[in-house]
Amino acid sequence: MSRKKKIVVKIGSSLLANSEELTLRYAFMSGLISDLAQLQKEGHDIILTSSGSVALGLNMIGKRPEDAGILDKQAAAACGQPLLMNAYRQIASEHNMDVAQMLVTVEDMEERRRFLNIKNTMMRLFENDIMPIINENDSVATRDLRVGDNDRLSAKVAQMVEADVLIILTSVEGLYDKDPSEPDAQFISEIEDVSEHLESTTSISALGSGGMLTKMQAANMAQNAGVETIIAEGIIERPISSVLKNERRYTRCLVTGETASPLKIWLSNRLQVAGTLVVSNQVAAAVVAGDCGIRRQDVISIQGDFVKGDVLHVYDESGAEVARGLTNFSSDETLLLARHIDMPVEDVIGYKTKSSIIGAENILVLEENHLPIDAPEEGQKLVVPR
Ligand SMILES: Nc1ncnc2c1ncn2[C@@H]1O[C@H](COP(=O)(O)OP(=O)(O)O)[C@@H](O)[C@H]1O
Ligand SMILES: N[C@@H](CCC(=O)OP(=O)(O)O)C(=O)O
Repeated sequence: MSRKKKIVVKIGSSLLANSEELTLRYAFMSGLISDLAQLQKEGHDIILTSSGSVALGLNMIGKRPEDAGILDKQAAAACGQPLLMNAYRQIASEHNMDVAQMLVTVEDMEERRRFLNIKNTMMRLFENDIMPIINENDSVATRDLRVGDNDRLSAKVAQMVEADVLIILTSVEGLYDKDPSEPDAQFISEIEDVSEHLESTTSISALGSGGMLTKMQAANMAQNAGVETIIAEGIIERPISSVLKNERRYTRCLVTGETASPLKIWLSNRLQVAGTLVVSNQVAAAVVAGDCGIRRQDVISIQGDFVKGDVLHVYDESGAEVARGLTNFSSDETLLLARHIDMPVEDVIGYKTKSSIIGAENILVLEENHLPIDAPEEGQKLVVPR
């Protein structure tokens, strides 16, 4: 490998923990770290997104994976995370490698300033040759506000650091056209449009949380961000360098088309909705055609209690999501502005500022390859109350 690469590696619970005893698979971890340490010595920046805290913590709270509820899992994560990091730190030190822990929530990744702060921290760790090990902060994340699986978290991380490749290691060799337990399942070695494969995946392993579906969603997010994703089996010697040197089979999700700007990529890969705007079908068509912003007279209704800088999802009247963008106003201000379109902005909200709700420079038009989010049904506030 000649060029220095930024490589994001994701390790699933089924690789790190033994499914019966729920104990650490030390030999796997040791082989992985030895491989990563060598790649780091060759000059590559590596980020590890590691699952395993819940699986490794369950024994302490006396639960089996199949009986554990959400609170049990949150408590287990609090117990298992230090075990996981302790093992990583100890093994990494045997390879003269430094590691650091970063626990994040979906809110951290989807609030622009926190996102940039995490990115800056990671860049500083790279400058010091320290490998960040990332996991979702399961003990604090609420049911509604969690990524829920580290596949999509790793895609967000790959997008954040503008990685060259995202490698998801798991318990199977890659994607099959159907559940690999079925005898006629065919292996798929290369995927151009990931969104075509979202349906082929159902079952998950005993400890996994999203199965192949969340891996495909992650690959879709990475693909939109211009990052190639590789899904490969983990229990193998030199699990990462054997992929990079093309020594075995795996599924490669190619990057196709042009890559958008980092802001637009960040807008495309979202899991939560801060607020929504509904616009007429005519306005929606204009937004799709021309990358124009949303003016206050365009707004038919709003949902959610959002603040300036939040991401709004824009729907047409039939409920199809057409665009996403950063709002210049809070929900209260947006409603007031839309209800008083004949008054100057500063007379309505008390200070002078831009007049568009979402500026054209801060809007992303959704294309077919972007995964849409279903419009929330509750709490719609109409601009012209009925
Ligand atoms: N179409 C498919 N191709 C490959 N694996 C699949 C497919 N459908 C379901 N699976 C299952 O997904 C599992 C991997 O996902 P998961 O258990 O969540 O792993 P991890 O813990 O690594 O995230 C495999 O055990 C496999 O049986
Ligand atoms: N944050 C959780 C991981 C959840 C998860 O994505 O698990 P997996 O599907 O095994 O990668 C944990 O550390 O246990």
